[in-house]
Amino acid sequence: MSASKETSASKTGSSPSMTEPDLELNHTESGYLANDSVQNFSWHDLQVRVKDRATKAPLSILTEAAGLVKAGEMLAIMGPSGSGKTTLLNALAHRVAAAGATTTGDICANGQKLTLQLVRDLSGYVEQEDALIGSLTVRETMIFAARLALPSTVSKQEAFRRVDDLINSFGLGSQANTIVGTPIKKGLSGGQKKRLGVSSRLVTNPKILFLDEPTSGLDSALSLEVCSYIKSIGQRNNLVIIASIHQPSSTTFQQFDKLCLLSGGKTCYFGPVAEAAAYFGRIGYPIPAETNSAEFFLDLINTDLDKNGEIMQRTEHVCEMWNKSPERTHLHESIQKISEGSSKDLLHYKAQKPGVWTRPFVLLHRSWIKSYRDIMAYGIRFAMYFGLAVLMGTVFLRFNTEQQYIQPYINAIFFGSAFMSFMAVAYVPAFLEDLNTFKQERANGLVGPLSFMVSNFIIGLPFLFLITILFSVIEYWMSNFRPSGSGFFMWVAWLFLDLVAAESLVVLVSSTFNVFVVALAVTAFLNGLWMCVDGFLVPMNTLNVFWKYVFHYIDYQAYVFQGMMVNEFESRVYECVKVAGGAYQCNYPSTLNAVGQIRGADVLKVFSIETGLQGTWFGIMIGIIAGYRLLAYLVLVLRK
Ligand SMILES: Nc1ncnc2c1ncn2[C@@H]1O[C@H](COP(=O)(O)OP(=O)(O)OP(=O)(O)O)[C@@H](O)[C@H]1O
Repeated sequence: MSASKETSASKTGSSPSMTEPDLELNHTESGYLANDSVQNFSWHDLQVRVKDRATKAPLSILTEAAGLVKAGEMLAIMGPSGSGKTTLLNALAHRVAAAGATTTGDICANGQKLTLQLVRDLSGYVEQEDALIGSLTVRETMIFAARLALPSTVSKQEAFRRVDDLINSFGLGSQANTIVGTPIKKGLSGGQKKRLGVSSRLVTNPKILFLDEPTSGLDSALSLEVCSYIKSIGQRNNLVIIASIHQPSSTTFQQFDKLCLLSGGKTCYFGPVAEAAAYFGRIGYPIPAETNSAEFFLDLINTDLDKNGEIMQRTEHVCEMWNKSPERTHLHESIQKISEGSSKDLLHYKAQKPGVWTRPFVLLHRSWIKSYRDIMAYGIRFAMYFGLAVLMGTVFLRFNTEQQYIQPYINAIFFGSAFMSFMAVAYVPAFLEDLNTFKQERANGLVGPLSFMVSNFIIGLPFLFLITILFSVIEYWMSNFRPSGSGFFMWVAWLFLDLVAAESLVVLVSSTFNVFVVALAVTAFLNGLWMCVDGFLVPMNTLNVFWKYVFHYIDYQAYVFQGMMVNEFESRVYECVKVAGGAYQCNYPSTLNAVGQIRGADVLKVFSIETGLQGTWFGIMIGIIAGYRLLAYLVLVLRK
């Protein structure tokens, strides 16, 4: 279906049947997607237990679940809110089913028990909120997904062919060069984003596709459209498709082959959608004429709507009837038969993957495009640092070597470096967006923490260097810091290391606390702390021992402050004020006071800053940066 068709459907709110997508229009040669490995996917005795939040006692949130989906079939996991849909979907995909949950039971493909690695190799998982990168176009999103997943044996032409093929299959041909959309620049509609999310997983060639509420946030026409595309491609390629779904319209519901109906973690029905109405009629709950069957099933067991215990009783009855039903017995027999049969061996199945170096390069390329296109990543920071440079250059304007400028010079060094570090918080949202994409790609077995961390570090360097140059060219010369090439380049080096360290801190904090407001607050707090103990507000010889020995020596801002101070003061001489009688009034004690001057090196002594240690400080800065990055990497490794 074309974009215009989608838009008009959603605008007019026309009935789903009127907007039935004409999938034949999009028929493409996606033969490479064809699944001839997984013949069926089944599970039985599946239990998920948690520690009850309130009572701390063990609690089953999924009980004795069993199911069987054959290749080419599409299963809907349905149930009222809190019934365990996501728990079941996650358990089947070998993901953490719920916080702190223990999962037991067998999950098999072709009757063979699956390992985590096998599930990752065989399946793709489309999250409810797919982490698409807003500044990439549809085609770029697909190409990067393909490059992250396809082995080098697939030629570039073939990869592009597959990408274009899937774009067309999902009716996104006319949006191929449209960006996904950022908060500043609008791109795809909600339905198009969902379709892109699904097709970017399909390009990785999964045999089993899990979808968490693929229609959430869409109206009924768009929901039908998304499900129809998925069904069409699944049927054509013999894929196993399992989706959790919330209140589908009747036509969307009819797209599914099988239904798994849950309530309170218990199964109320598992079987063909086409036979569900007859089953419920048989156990005493016939569907009234002209009723949306999906809605009827949900209302039947929705204990949230219970006023007098009636629905609870009914739900218990439905579950009981299911447990006694011949359909359930038949399901268990079928699962048993498959495990005893001689299906295709999957134990030695291994997905072909790209070479070791391909993934970091692909990530680097993708981050590069994002960095220069996405104003949120670096654009806003460029503008902010430019503004700060002009502000500082005009406030700390044209200083000279008269002694009244010594303190303002020191203030400019402190404020410039500390404020620049502080403003690195502007990177938090862009990093969290990348982290979200990483988490989903990692869960799909596409990217590891090392590739992510290395590419993130490398891609930041040229932008941070440009920011440093932009700020320094304006501020250094307007304020009239030590006017020499070497002075300028040393300043640039310190500021660059300062920004790299500040950004590394953002990476560490945001990797640890994935919530925007928390990451922002913690980074701001830490930078405030580093400012307090860097040796400017309280000179090192005055700073109390706790702050000095616990924090000062690991404070990256302290080394930047000292490095810039030495750069400015070590070789400069300042003039005292001449007073009556030919004497001088000097603000800083110095061996040159007698001749009306102050040696810059003597100013450094007031702050207990030693000279000749710049090399060591450079080394420590690099160590701090490496430490932040290494810790961030470890956080990601531990957070499997
Ligand atoms: N530690 C816990 N203690 C008590 N209940 C828990 C705990 N962890 C999960 N649950 C419950 O397990 C149930 C299953 O949650 P799940 O997210 O799978 O439901 P869902 O059907 O996907 O809901 P929704 O449609 O609202 O997303 C919920 O009722 C949830 O409150």
